[in-house]
Amino acid sequence: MTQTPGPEAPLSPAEQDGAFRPAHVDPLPWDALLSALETAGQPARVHGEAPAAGLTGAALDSRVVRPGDLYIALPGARAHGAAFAGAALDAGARAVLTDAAGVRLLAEAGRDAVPVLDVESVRTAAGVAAAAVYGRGLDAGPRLVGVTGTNGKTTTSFLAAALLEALGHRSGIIGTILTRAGERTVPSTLTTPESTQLHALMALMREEGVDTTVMEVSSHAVSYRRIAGLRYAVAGFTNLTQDHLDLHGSMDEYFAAKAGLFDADRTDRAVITVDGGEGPRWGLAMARAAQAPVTTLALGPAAPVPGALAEEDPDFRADWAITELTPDGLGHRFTLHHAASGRVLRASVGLPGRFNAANAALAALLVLHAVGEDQLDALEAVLDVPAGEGPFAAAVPGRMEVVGREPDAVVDFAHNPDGMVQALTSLSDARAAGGRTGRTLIVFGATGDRDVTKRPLMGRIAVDHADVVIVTDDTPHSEDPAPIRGDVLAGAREQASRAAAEGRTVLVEEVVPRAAAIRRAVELAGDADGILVAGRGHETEQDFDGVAVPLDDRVELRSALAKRATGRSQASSGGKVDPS
Ligand SMILES: CC(=O)N[C@H]1[C@@H](OP(=O)(O)OP(=O)(O)OC[C@H]2O[C@@H](n3ccc(=O)[nH]c3=O)[C@H](O)[C@@H]2O)O[C@H](CO)[C@@H](O)[C@@H]1O[C@H](C)C(=O)N[C@@H](C)C(=O)N[C@H](CCC(=O)O)C(=O)O
Ligand SMILES: Nc1ncnc2c1ncn2[C@@H]1O[C@H](COP(=O)(O)OP(=O)(O)OP(=O)(O)O)[C@@H](O)[C@H]1O
Repeated sequence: MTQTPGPEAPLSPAEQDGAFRPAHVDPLPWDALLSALETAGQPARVHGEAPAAGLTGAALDSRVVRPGDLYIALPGARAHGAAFAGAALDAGARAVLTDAAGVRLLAEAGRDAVPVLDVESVRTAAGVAAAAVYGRGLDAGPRLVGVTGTNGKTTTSFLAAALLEALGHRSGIIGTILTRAGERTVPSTLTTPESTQLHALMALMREEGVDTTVMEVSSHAVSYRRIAGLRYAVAGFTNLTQDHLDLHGSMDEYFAAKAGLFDADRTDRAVITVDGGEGPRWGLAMARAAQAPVTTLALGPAAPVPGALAEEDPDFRADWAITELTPDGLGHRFTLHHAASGRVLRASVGLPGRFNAANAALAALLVLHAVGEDQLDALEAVLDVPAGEGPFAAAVPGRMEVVGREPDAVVDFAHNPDGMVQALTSLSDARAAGGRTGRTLIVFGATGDRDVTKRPLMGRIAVDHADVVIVTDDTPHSEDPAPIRGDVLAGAREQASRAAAEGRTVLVEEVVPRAAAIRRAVELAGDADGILVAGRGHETEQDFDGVAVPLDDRVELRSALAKRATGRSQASSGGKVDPS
């Protein structure tokens, strides 16, 4: 299995914003900015004189402003960006784009002598302005492939980029783990960066000769209009299950945010997985809601809820369907069938879990539509290979990453209810296929400052699918970690009592810090058992109220397993340490 290179050390916001910027920007004349805003339906009222020189960048955070930038002052949930306009101007911003409230704040602060543009929707205008500054006409490239859905965006993006490379394209990636422009890789802090950074990245990708970029699109990115001014050649949908209700309030609102990616003025084509997640309800609804031309994908034997599509809509016929799925090594071989032509596409995916066959099928169809449907033969030539070979053999950092065997030890990024169900069931399925019948142990926690309703649910799911449940901290952000664990434990203990009443014993423990919880799982596990450490995946730090605590689940798990192996060999050699 080829290992995708992992990200380097985290960068500061200014370093990261800087890493996204192109080497060269032709200064944008003031009038050109005004006419771009006008054309996009965001005409600006102008306060003050035009700046003496053109604009060479755009930023919506004062802390990342560079000389020559347009500072975009957004109305935020906690503050109005105009409150930081002074700092932005001191850092060299040449002009400010804001709304009427921002104009008032600038006047109150006595900073209204600078050129200020006042628009109706600052977030929409931010994307338009950044597109103009960084010189992206609609056809300027790179070609964009978007991926959205609750789970599977990162994996699908990595697989699609690997397939593009195998077909001879120069690919870019924008997503949760990293941003890659050709050979240049930068670790990410957001799944989808701000609009100013996205347009800078498009220019950087052009400089790096990237022809196609695969980009994760979070629901935050659609709601906060981070994707304003971008147009996708094709956009894909994986699934929708509970998450981010703190931002969206309800599943209907969450669905509506995701559906925004499939508007006719946003993407040329939509590829919709109709039966991912907890069944076909949201996938079918997405296929119907999409305004762009739709290609549908039915997961068939790779669907998490078998037969649910036929139950939901017996008349539905997908354009493409997974018709065969067979275990192959740790991964699967699958066959994709095209209903209209009868053509089949055979492929092999190395990542464990049926859901990774679903991600791979979506990645194949996204690439097919991006490069042209006449490329089907070329696609099949690189995908129809033995397990462990080809572009879909690529490992994705922290996604079902196998860290050890005996016990099987896997690190995964599952951090919401459906992700946990999928990760736990695929671990036991893969182990059962290999004849391993031991217990399942899980170590996990829930994130602070995010959807609180999923916490007890995750506790219940852990008990339903594991024999030993160790609850610890995920990343608490500004919250007190103990009550977060309390919420998860409440769900876990309640479900453990129910399980006990039915004669199934599940051990539930609370262990902190997270490294100790991982060591505890290794201590409790037998050789035939399986350990899943869920929630943090590729992450290398936990955030405790602004204090970054270094922790990499993969490193901790590997080291606990190595100590256990050393302890055993010492015990079997009568306590003597092998000097080699
Ligand atoms: C909770 C949330 O999503 N907040 C977003 C929101 O911030 P906000 O409204 O609270 O902003 P604020 O603090 O009131 O500040 C207002 C403005 O002043 C600016 N400011 C603030 C302070 C300062 O010193 N200087 C300055 O210029 C801020 O950059 C902002 O533009 O608007 C900001 C500008 O667009 C976003 O950067 C910010 O995303 C923060 C960074 C964030 O962490 N978002 C996460 C939750 C997120 O977007 N996650 C999704 C994926 C999630 C997933 O799938 O798991 C993602 O795409 O990464
Ligand atoms: N198609 C899928 N269906 C359900 N669960 C999945 C799927 N793909 C991945 N997962 C689970 O979700 C976790 C996150 O996967 P991945 O990072 O690919 O998704 P994501 O959408 O990018 O998540 P995030 O936006 O939170 O980074 C995986 O570690 C795995 O447990």
